[in-house]
Amino acid sequence: MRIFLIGYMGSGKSFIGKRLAERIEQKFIDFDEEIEKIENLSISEIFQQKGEIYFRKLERKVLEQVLSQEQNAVISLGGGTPCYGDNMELIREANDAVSFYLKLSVQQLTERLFSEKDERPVIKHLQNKEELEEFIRKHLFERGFYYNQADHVIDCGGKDSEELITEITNRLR
Ligand SMILES: Nc1ncnc2c1ncn2[C@@H]1O[C@H](COP(=O)(O)OP(=O)(O)OP(=O)(O)O)[C@@H](O)[C@H]1O
Ligand SMILES: O=C(O)C1=C[C@@H](O)[C@@H](O)[C@H](O)C1
Ligand SMILES: [Mg+2]
Repeated sequence: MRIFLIGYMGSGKSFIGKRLAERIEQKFIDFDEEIEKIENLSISEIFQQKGEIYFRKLERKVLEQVLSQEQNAVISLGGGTPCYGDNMELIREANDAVSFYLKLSVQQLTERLFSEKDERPVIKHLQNKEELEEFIRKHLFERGFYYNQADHVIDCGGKDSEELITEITNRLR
């Protein structure tokens, strides 16, 4: 089975995905890491040197590759992956696949991302916590349309990785 983790930046896709994959003894694929390997550049450098459109095309290519080549894996998508082109349709229609939206509130995401925003090109220009929160509020409103198409919505607020892995594995049964 292909298990897709989707959600906003900072929702824990990479952090939970890696631990979930270890727990259920499946391969782990992180989209951002795959893209960094292909380009031999960090995500920030790709945005800076090649632009966001180039990055989104690469993301789509990785999605097509993963869907055609990986039958069993935990797959952490990029925060924007489901929100471009018909990516979310591909994910929803994939055979033997299940998707989980790792959901956090605007406030929870703001707290988490404030200390980590410089590694994330989409939010690194925001000056302070208030601006970050305002940006996330609008952005999440737009992206929620896609994220909410996941098969399962997991409320991640205040839960550690153990609790979240238990919740996800219970839903897989
Ligand atoms: N359940 C949790 N409890 C506490 N902290 C968490 C939890 N899940 C993730 N974190 C922390 O939140 C931060 C963001 O997590 P992570 O990098 O996995 O997000 P992401 O969804 O992969 O974001 P991006 O889309 O930008 O790659 C990390 O510092 C991580 O350690
Ligand atoms: O939400 C987004 O648009 C992004 C999220 C990250 O996972 C990276 O894919 C990149 O920083 C863009
Ligand atoms: Mg990540």
